[in-house]
Amino acid sequence: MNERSSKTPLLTARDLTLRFGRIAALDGVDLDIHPGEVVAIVGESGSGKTTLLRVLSGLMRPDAGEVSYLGQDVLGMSEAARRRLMRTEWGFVHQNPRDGLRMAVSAGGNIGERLMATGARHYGNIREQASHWLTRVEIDPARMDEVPAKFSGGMQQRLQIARTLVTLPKLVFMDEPTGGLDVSVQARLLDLIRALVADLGLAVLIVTHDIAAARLLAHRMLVMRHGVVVESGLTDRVLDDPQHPYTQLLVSSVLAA
Ligand SMILES: Nc1ncnc2c1ncn2[C@@H]1O[C@H](COP(=O)(O)OP(=O)(O)OP(=O)(O)O)[C@@H](O)[C@H]1O
Repeated sequence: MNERSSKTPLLTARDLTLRFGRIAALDGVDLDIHPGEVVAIVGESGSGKTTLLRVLSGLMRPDAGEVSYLGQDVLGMSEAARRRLMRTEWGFVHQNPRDGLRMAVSAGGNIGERLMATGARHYGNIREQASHWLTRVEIDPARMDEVPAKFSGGMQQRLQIARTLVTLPKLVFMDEPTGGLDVSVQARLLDLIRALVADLGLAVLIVTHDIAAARLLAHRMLVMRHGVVVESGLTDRVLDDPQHPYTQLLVSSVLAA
């Protein structure tokens, strides 16, 4: 048992079930994530990964099951309480930066706005923090007053990460954060995410199609198929010694590519 698994989990989910008509998007999913742990959710398109992330973060209600964050019932929480968590202790990095940024607001404003939502008021301090976070995500702070629409896709994604991390969340949900970017841009972004996550001791639940990204970032992996977690375990174990035939297929198709 590693050090992480001996601590109280941050987030637990039990027996999550959600159907869309005849499709079981989630079918009896259990999950725990501990402080500082990175867990990747992998699986083919339509396997239920995004639905799981949305249910865990309280964006979508399951038909049945339980989600608990530090002992609080996430599904029973008021919308105001869930939004408060999302502005402070939780973060969500969307695949499309437009879903996580305000495109008409300056880069510094995007970061400052989230800080202000946690009570920061001092203009000088907010600008200083924005400058610090732009630097951490490798954006020249001299571009603080530009709107994100002027940035490349990779920069927009790095800005979304800065905006998310400025409140030092405990738990960050990431939905295909490198999807849709050029391969070289993806590699740089993955390195940046890995460094920030380790440095800040963040717990991250990351949905990805990309097995190599999961290998690089995640301590543990969940493999989903048709709404079911068919295999889970330490990343190296799952990828080097996959037990379920579907995981074996997934791993061999990456090796053959
Ligand atoms: N709002 C919805 N209405 C109807 N069906 C839905 C809805 N959202 C998801 N589904 C279906 O539920 C299943 C799981 O979808 P989900 O988006 O969670 O999969 P995914 O693994 O994230 O796929 P992708 O990698 O393509 O994003 C799919 O069959 C999808 O078509």
